Amino acid sequence: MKLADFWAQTLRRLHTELSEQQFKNTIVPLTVGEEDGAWVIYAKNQFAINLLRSQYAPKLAQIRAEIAPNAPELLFKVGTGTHYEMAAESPKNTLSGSLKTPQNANKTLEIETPNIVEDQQPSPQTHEVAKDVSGSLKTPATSPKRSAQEMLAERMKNLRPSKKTPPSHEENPTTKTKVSAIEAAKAKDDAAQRLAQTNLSPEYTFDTLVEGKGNHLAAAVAKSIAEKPGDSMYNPFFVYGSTGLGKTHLVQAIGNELLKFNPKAKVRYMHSDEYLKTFMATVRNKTWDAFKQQYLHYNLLIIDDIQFIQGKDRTMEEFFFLFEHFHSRNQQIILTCDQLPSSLENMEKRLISRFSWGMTIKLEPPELEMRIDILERKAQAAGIELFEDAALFIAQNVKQNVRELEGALNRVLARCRFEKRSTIDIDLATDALQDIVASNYKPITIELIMKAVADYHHIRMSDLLGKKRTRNIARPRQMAMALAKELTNMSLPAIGDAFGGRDHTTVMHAVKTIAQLRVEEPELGQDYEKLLILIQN
Ligand SMILES: Nc1ncnc2c1ncn2[C@@H]1O[C@H](COP(=O)(O)OP(=O)(O)OP(=O)(O)O)[C@@H](O)[C@H]1O
Repeated sequence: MKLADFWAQTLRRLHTELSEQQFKNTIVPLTVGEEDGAWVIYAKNQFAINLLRSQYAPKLAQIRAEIAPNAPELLFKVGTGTHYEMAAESPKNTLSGSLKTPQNANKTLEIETPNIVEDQQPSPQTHEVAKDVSGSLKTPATSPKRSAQEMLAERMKNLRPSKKTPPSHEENPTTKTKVSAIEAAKAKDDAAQRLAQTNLSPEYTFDTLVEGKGNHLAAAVAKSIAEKPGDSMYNPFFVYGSTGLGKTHLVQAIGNELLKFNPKAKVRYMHSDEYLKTFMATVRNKTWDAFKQQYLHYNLLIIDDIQFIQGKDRTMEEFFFLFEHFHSRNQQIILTCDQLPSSLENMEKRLISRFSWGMTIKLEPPELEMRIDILERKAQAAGIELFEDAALFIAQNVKQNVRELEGALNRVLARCRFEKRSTIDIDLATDALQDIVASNYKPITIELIMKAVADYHHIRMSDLLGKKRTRNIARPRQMAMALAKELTNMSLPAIGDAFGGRDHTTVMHAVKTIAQLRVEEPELGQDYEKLLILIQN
């Protein structure tokens, strides 16, 4: 098969399998060409290449294996090759793909498309919850010794099908018509007033909380608590993790969700600073009754950053009694903290032990997919289209926490608005975040590649340079050589030199072997892709 035919068919496949936006922004700009017997897919910059490798390489490899199993190796490079354009879709759902090349603009290739079927898979979030849940349901429901995780799993099965479904009486048109405009306005005012008393931010909801590996379990527990606060299994709910990972958002979402279904619930969110200040004022003014009145009647009390009461003896003591009061009456208490209870060195021991009575969960930094998801959701909320390669670029450069990610996106959004644009592409993102990129820039050296490969395969770097030819050493060595060829500008002899003075033909052989094995052995192919991403990040 010729490269032109392969690419035309590949475009057709991708057009049916990807979203319109992905196809238009990521695939259409690609060009192809041949170099030293290999087929090369060219993209305009390194980030587009990274995107191809991380998101599309397996699909491209699959298409190649299906339609051109004997085709040469497929490489990704920055550069420009031949651009093949697809003609518009014909009315009978047929793509009359006109393959226009600069040299051969009149050559037209007819391409038929299969019927386009909407992808109706469940959302990844729903799927992941279900997976966790079924994975942990090992004990029959009647067993008295179920773990918290198992009970959570069961609870999850009974969760409302959709957060967006309002209670049926709200949907009932008869009831609705009975509510006069004045009553409705009053109810709205009351609700707004009640919300103000809770101190909750209305935008911190489960709808706006993006879920990923880092917060999946915490979100499941949080939803469960919103449905049934005070359950001893989750009382207290202690959420900890580094700054900016979404602790406040998550715990406030519980309060907002509870109020959505039970507007009369007594909910209060406060930062531990506020608790401290109120307590000090109480001591000064001796207004103990008012203090107790203020706190003790809540169904749900959320205290953020509890670490700040450490070392304050009287506050801790009073908080101990508050805690006992809540816990013994099944009133829900939720605490956030920057560390595990047992690491709180200046916290009273009896408090530390009580913090662990219910459910303690750590929030982890968001993984790449979650960061991309957060960026896309926030850009969409701002009414701006964020191209995939731009999202990947931002997500790869801002990794630590969601607050910084938001900050970076806000800078890009500000530039976008300033330039009166409605879309963010990679060039705009790169330009707006130049300083972040410069501080993250790490050149890819052959040492970096060797270290990554050695760590990945649990061998020593010296093994890669040495003479051992056992398979567990020889394969990683060949892989490191192939990666060096792909990720650096080094010549074959220079790579050979760096690997203990080997000949350039050895490197060439390694590159060819790995290219072939990537097609024949999917596991090795995946290892290679993972290493590519690891090294570039
Ligand atoms: N999973 C998420 N989905 C959407 N937005 C998130 C998520 N996690 C965090 N955010 C957003 O990131 C910002 C910081 O989150 P938040 O204030 O909840 O972090 P935190 O862990 O409480 O930080 P700190 O410990 O510094 O108080 C908020 O604007 C929040 O909405």
